[in-house]
Amino acid sequence: MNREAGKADIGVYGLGTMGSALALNLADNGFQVSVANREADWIAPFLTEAGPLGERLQGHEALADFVQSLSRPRNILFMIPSGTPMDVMIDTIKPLLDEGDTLIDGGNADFNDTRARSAALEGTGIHFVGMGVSGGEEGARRGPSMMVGGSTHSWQHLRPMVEAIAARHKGDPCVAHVGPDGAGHFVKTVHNGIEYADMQMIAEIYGMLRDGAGKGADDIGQLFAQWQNGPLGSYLIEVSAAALQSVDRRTGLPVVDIILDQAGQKGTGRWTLIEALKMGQSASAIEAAVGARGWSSEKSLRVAAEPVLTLGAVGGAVPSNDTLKHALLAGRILAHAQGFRILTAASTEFDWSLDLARIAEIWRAGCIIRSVLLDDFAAAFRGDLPDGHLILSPQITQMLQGSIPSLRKVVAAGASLGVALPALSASLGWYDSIRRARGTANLIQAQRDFFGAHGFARVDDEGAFHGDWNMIAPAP
Ligand SMILES: NC(=O)C1=CN([C@@H]2O[C@H](COP(=O)(O)OP(=O)(O)OC[C@H]3O[C@@H](n4cnc5c(N)ncnc54)[C@H](OP(=O)(O)O)[C@@H]3O)[C@@H](O)[C@H]2O)C=CC1
Ligand SMILES: O=C(CO)[C@H](O)[C@H](O)COP(=O)(O)O
Repeated sequence: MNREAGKADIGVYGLGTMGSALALNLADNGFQVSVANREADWIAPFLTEAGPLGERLQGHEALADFVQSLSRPRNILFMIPSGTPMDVMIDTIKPLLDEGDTLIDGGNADFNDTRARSAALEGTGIHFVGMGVSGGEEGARRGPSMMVGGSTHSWQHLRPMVEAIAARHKGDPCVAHVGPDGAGHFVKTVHNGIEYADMQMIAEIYGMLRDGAGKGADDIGQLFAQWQNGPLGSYLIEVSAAALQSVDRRTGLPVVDIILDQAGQKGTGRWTLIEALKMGQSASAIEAAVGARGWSSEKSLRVAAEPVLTLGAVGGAVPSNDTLKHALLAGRILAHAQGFRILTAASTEFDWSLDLARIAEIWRAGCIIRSVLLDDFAAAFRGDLPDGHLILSPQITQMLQGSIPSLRKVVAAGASLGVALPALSASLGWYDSIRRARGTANLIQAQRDFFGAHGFARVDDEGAFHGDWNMIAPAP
């Protein structure tokens, strides 16, 4: 990289959890980094805590000084909340920039906003990058997975830095220029949608073991830890196992037992779903996961309902640990397949030419959904995939053949025992829908034509038809 003398390679604005960690990661990899923050008081403590890395860091309280400290063309990474704060920052910093400079939004932004921001900056000479960053604080500090959307110009300048700080899978940096404008944020949004589904399905298996089998958190955590060494090996199983085995110092109880059962959400799961639905895609496992977080927040309703809605279980046995493991594997495969279908649809809709194999590859390390399965998915996409459908890859169908029977047993047991398994059930429902060459939508079309004259297509002729609905029962 050609850096102007005395200037920094990149500016990081926003010294919260993610911004601080990324700034340190960049400095650790030999880059000169300028930092700034809305509350300037945070800058000095950050530089002090950086220790020896402080030599490669410079802090600036005034935005103009921060901008002036950067080598041109400038790269400025924002790690701030999405939405209005980003718009305000763009408006404020724009007059201080020169042609060729790049603004990078590394937060979890709605890709529609990213597209709008890119379009608004078009013709100004200033480039806008929407970059999805995954891996949480530890990932940001030691190696995140990054999904970059924006111009080739920006990618050329950013590439050496993001490749240096990214997580690596067998030496391959987990970062890619996935497409223009909002592509990076869209891919990160779908990553989070899959994350929601995976987290929910793990929680459902936990529910089966806790509420169906009466097992304690520590036992379940130990079981999950065993699953880590197999096809379920993943960051989310690892953290779930560790969380379940952690003990609250105040009470001596498992930490999970003292946590209120109301899940938060900041929007990415919901956005995945909204965009999927807009494109006519099924994302049933993700929808169930978003819905489950919503229902979890209705605590008072659930407390009131428990003594009233007593028709819960009709009996039955909790399936074996092995069956639960394979059910989770099937659910995970199906949720990923849904996520990749959304990416395929978006690629067509927005003309992005998304490289699904590369996306699977950059999710193999650093990000929250990293798992051994992603290596299989990447290989499947690199191989001979019928029409790009992950679920039809011979390797994946073989895995499903071994695990779908377990998913059926677990979903059936959940229904019988009264244990809620919305995401696992939804993934099975999707599997059973798409594996039928002739589904039941013929009756939906009949109903639509019957009451609304909407017409239908025939299996034996071309064109649009109306039914001869000649069996209307006489009014009573
Ligand atoms: N935490 C995570 O695991 C991940 C977070 N993200 C995304 O990264 C972004 C940052 O998240 P995170 O670091 O966790 O958040 P934090 O809350 O830790 O930090 C937020 C930062 O944004 C600044 N900020 C807040 N409001 C404004 C504003 N109106 N104008 C300018 N700056 C503002 C804060 O400055 P001040 O100190 O002055 O308040 C602070 O520097 C978010 O978009 C988040 O969705 C992405 C991946 C993972
Ligand atoms: O992007 C992330 C991980 O990939 C963030 O941790 C994000 O906050 C997770 O979403 P939510 O807060 O809605 O659970």
